Amino acid sequence: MKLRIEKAIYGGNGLARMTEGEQAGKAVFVPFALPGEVVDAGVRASKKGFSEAELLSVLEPAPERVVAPCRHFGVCGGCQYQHAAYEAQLAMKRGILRETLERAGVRQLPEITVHSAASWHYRNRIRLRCENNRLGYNRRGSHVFLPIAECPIAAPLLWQAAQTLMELPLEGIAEVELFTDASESKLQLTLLAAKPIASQRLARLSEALQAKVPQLIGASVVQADRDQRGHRGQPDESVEGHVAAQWGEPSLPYAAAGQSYRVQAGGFFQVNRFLIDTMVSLVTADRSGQHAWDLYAGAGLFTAALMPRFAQVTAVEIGEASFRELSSLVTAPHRALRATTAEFLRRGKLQTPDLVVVDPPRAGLGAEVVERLGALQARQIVYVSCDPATFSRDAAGLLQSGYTLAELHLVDMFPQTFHLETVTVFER
Ligand SMILES: C[S@@+](CC[C@H](N)C(=O)[O-])C[C@H]1O[C@@H](n2cnc3c(N)ncnc32)[C@H](O)[C@@H]1O
Repeated sequence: MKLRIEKAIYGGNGLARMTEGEQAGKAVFVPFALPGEVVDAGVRASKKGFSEAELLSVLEPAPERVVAPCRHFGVCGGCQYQHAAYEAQLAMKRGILRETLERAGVRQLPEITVHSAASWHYRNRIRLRCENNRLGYNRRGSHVFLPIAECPIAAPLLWQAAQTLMELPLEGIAEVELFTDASESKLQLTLLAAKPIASQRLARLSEALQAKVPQLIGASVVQADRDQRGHRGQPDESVEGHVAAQWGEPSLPYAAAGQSYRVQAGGFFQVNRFLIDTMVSLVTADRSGQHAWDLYAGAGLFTAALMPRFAQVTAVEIGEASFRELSSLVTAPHRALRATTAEFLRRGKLQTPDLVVVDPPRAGLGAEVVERLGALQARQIVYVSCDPATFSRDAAGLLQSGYTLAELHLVDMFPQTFHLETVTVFER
């Protein structure tokens, strides 16, 4: 079927409409197709309001089309945009953000400011599956294992370590996570195993890896406390669970935005090593005052930058590994609380802060938190989001409660993928 692609939509597809037959006008989602292109596509699944197609060939390519550099592109579930020049990727994301906000009823948007950096080798963390001593990702749209031979969005040290690991015995290991600092001077290894791994075996494996990759400073075996696989493949996932065995350093020192952080195995840290400083400076800007809240604080990336600027910072985080790091970083009169944001906001006698920073996971804030923040009337809310749909829903709620949207930044934390990160300033 011949289709003309109208626009890019969230998730990596191009949207076209059927032109002939009973279904004329029906939306068709085509992967790896760019706005303006004419393509030959075959319908793979027909749903009530739309069809999903596979790209068969590009009949009229867009000028922005490029040859994808990675040999796994199109088969691997990780990247969706390698076929588009980087400027075109940014333009698609900007359009998708604007449209998602407008659909949620958020209009009169300020200019969307785009922040980007190097679009390859940017990831400081990769999580790989392990099967038959091979490491890989999921095949696109499935949980089927895809062994890989390269990953050009990962920091080179991570891939070097992955290759070395494959030369070592990996039986019983289900997943491997590799995490490095911005300058690739240190490396942390986390193993997720189906069955417990003895400390001696972890030590042998770590020492063999360290012999070839001397940047390795620590390794852990993490056993999930509950099934955390619902978000597998999402770029900001963290491995929550308990550390069952440990070798070397328990956490990785990470210098960012003029601060020094320690990130434990399983703790969350922003993934794009080239844009973390930008992100922190968008959140802090020239803000200062008496009291700031950092909700969904993680290991304290924003908390550390806010502490010198506010008389008191209250940081709230629920994850165990992240909270451990957060509480070691927070010194009096600032405070770190282990609670969900909703639990914290339900507490009575909360004094309205000057600034609220929120950086929730993909699910966004949700109705209760939006309502409580709306009632709070803080002067500014800075909302860091990794999901335009839940962000747009929450933004509509905040605007209804009397906030205005003062700044809208698109920070391209995940080049070559459809993922879209924003930093938005709401004001009273
Ligand atoms: C996207 S990360 C942001 C972390 C931090 N702001 C940063 O930039 O490094 C979201 C964090 O929220 C935590 N979290 C998830 N649900 C939460 C909740 N309901 N209340 C508080 N924290 C939550 C997660 O453990 C994770 O550390």
